[in-house]
This record gives sequence, C-alpha cells and structure tokens, in this order.
Amino acid sequence: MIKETVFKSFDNTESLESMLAERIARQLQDAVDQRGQASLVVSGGSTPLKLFQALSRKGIDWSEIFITLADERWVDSDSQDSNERLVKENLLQNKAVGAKFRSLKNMFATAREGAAMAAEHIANIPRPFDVVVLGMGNDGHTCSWFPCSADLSQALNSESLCEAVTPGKAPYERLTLTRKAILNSRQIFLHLVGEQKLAVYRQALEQDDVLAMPIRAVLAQTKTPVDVYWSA
Ligand SMILES: O=C(O)[C@H](O)[C@@H](O)[C@H](O)[C@H](O)COP(=O)(O)O
Repeated sequence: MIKETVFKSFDNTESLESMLAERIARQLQDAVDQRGQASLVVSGGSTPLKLFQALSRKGIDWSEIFITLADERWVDSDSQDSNERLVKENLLQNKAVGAKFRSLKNMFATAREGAAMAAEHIANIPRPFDVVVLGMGNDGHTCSWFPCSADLSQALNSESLCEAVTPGKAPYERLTLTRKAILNSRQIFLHLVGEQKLAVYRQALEQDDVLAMPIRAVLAQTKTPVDVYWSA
C-alpha cells in the first residue's frame, strides 16, 4: 500500500476545479516570486478542460511561466484530438494568453523522428518543473505510458526528456515525457473524475506491477510529492 500520496475528495467537479486552479496558481506565482520564472506541465484528454479555463482567469505573472504538455498525440496542431489545441483554446486564454507555451509536436512525420527536436524545444523550461498536472486512463496509463505498448519500458527507463510511443490500443502515435522528466518536479497533481477512475486508482495502489499499471510510476515513489484531486 502507498501511504505518501495526499488524497483530496470533492462532491463535484466545479469545486475541485476551483480549488485545484487556486492551488496551481499559487504555486506558480510563488515560484516566479522566488526564482523569477515558473514551469507548468499539463495533460490532455477530456478531464482538464474546465480546470484550464479556471486557471486561465488567474491573475498571476503568466509572462514568466512556461507551459508544456505531459504528452501529445502526433496529429496536426489544429486537429480536434491535439492536446496542443486543447491547451491553446482553454488555457492560453484570458489572463494566461501571454504564457510561454512550448509544444511537443513539430514538422516531422512521426513522433519517433520528431522526438529529439521536441526534447530540444522544451530543454530550456525551468526544471524541476514547478507543477505537473496528470490524468489517468481507465487502463492505468498516465502521460502516454500505455500498459499495452511495446514502448512502455523505454518511456519509463529513458534518460531523455521525451520518447515516442505507439500506444497499442489507443489511437495515434504519441510523444510523451519520460518518467525521469515527470518525476523531476516540485509537485505533481493527479486529476481524476468519476467512480471508475477512483476504482482504477485504488487498484493501482493495491497491485505492484508498474508495467500493468503505469500510473504506479508516479504513485509508488517518494521523490516527488503527489496530491490526488478526485471528484464524483
Ligand atoms: O493525451 C492524453 O490522452 C493524455 O495526456 C492522457 O494521459 C490522459 O490524461 C488520460 O488518458 C486521461 O484522459 P481523459 O481525461 O480523457 O480521461
């Protein structure tokens, strides 16, 4: 059983989003105040949309804040399935319009070919990352660390910032930050909504195989604080 993780439970998504946005904004502003710059890594998928909108309305020094993605689907940046598009339309808005966004996607045809350039593109983002916001799939993946992928071990064991992943069951080739990159952070938030995600999270705490439940790479470690924000 993993004891270090903080678990915060909310009755509804609105209160979770409002509390988490407030906490992230405070941590980013504290980082700017202390070090002059801050860094935020966010995930795609459907869960963080309203959180991004709430965060975009926070009056913090966005021009000193770097933002990148935990993972990206290798699709055009204007595709409905692009995480970059999600971030641009929901987070880089309102007061956050001047944040320094660094995309993972580039002009290479495949994520495998584009990985080195993507790593270079995000290399100057201040690290440890100040805040990382992760989601989780019902198969226990986070970032693009898919249990069914032949590339999983590489993503978990690589010394690089990012690696290409062919998911197996999910669509599109991906580029993902590696375990090493994600754990080199001051704070990780795991953002979960719904009973099914709660059940998967509990299952991940109980069993001990990171390759079967890659979210364990984040949960079963003590280097980086992880706070779970869950709502019904
Ligand atoms: O690009 C992605 O899909 C992600 O970054 C991924 O890791 C996501 O966080 C989970 O799959 C949860 O996705 P949902 O929020 O859609 O459930």
